[in-house]
Amino acid sequence: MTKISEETQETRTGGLTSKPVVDRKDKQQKRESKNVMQVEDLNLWYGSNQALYEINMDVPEKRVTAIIGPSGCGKSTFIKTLNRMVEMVPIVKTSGSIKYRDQDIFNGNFKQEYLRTKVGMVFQSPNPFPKSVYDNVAYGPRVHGIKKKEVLDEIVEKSLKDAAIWDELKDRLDANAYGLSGGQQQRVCIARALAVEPDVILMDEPTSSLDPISTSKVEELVQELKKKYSIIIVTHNMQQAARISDKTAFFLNGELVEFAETDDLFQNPQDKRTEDYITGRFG
Ligand SMILES: Nc1ncnc2c1ncn2[C@@H]1O[C@H](COP(=O)(O)OP(=O)(O)OP(=O)(O)O)[C@@H](O)[C@H]1O
Repeated sequence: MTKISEETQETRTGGLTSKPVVDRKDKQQKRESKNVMQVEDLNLWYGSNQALYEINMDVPEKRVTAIIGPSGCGKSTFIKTLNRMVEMVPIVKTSGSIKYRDQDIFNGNFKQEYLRTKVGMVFQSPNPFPKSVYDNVAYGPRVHGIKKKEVLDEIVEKSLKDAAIWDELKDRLDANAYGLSGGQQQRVCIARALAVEPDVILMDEPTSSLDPISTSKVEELVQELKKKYSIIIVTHNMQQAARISDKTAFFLNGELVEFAETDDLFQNPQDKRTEDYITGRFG
């Protein structure tokens, strides 16, 4: 078995030029029922700097997909491309295709608001609004035109329950979310994402600012959430990827080097660069 290094470091490697993507499709297709998103030949540039190269990846439904790789390899850029948030940077250009449930998200007829509702996002640092817990969770549904108090009450309760924080906060719904612990804030942000009924949840290092107990609560929550949602999680922590994900994608220098069942990727990497990375030889 290949030994996973304890932690990744904040460095990049250079000069690795061999061909990308070892995708063990046979095994993959046997184990998977359906894909919720399909990425084909995706390239992305920030101005003249190319950040993603020919990415091909099927995102499985109701499973956890981890994205690992050294700092600057394109992990955040990649997941922000999945809900087109990356295009908030005006110099971004893309080529290739991304499908959400067989619809091309770059097609002009595909509404971006709909995409961002269906493909929700949770960020690295908890970012609640300076409002009550209730108003944070009710925010999205209100934007979508839901006004009735009974309906909002129901959504808030369900979302907080699904984010495994209802019991802790049910008597403090009027409290300002800023007064909560970091771990509680992050679960409120997850509840806020759930309140608009997403299908896919993108998580960009959601536990990197949390203590170990809050981290394990979020990790347990991810296991619960995958019963209903498809989750893509960027993590610097390979132990975390090994613990919570079903599939793992290893990115390096903007390339998807290897994408496989998590156990396979960590125990039997097919690409030398993956092996070097997970054993801590670089990055
Ligand atoms: N807004 C931006 N404008 C220009 N270049 C950017 C921008 N955001 C990211 N990049 C570049 O794109 C490349 C990929 O960055 P990205 O943040 O996606 O990597 P990452 O793997 O998520 O890194 P980290 O683990 O440090 O968060 C880097 O070279 C980075 O400098």
